Amino acid sequence: TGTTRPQRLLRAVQERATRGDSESVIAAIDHFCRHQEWAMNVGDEKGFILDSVVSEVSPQTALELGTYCGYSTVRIARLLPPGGHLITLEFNPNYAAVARQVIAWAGLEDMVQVVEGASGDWIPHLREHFGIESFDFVFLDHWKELYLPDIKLLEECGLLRKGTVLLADNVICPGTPDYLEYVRKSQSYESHYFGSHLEYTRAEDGLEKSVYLG
Ligand SMILES: Cc1cc(C(=O)N2CCN(C)CC2)sc1-c1cc(O)c2nc[nH]c(=O)c2c1
Ligand SMILES: [Mg+2]
Repeated sequence: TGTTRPQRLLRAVQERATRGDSESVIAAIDHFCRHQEWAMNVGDEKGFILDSVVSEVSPQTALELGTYCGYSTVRIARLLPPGGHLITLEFNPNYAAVARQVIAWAGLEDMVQVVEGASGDWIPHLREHFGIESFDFVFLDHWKELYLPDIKLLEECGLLRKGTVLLADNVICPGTPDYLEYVRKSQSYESHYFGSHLEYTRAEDGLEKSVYLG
């Protein structure tokens, strides 16, 4: 028994960050992952790229696939415009439970909905369940094998519109070769690779930004 890594990460947030201060929550998680235990958050280096894309899109409706402990959820939600809303899907109930508390500690619970379950099961029901017409922004950070099937499902469900921006983590490490090939070859996407490093390490990784052209 004992605690899990997400529970230890949450405790670090509650001990080091100021309630309602999202910047201090982000800093506390980065400190924990650099000095205590590595964890699979997008991290500060790729997080800076994520911030710039979110700020550029300024989404009213945003979707995150893969919440984990809520680090990127907080990074995205803190930059949403007034009225903006983020839905984040998480398969693992233990991760979701920790993420809800991290998001609440940052004071962003009113702009975020953490939804538990498999992305493939939920995507066809997002419109009816949450009244979503389409997404302005999608962050893919769940499981490398699901990136491609899930964007095809988003296309089929009409949840992408001309100009929707997709941003995918880990396209080099662990790597999503089938997804990369698809978005880079498809006439329906305009893709760009942002080189960076695997969170908290010197290993190569990066983010792929793909604009849906309809
Ligand atoms: C679990 C894991 C291990 C990695 C690695 O190469 N390691 C060597 C170096 N040491 C230090 C860490 C471990 S990379 C990675 C990972 C990273 C993400 O950002 C992920 N995002 C979403 N979903 C994932 O499954 C996901 C996995
Ligand atoms: Mg990742």
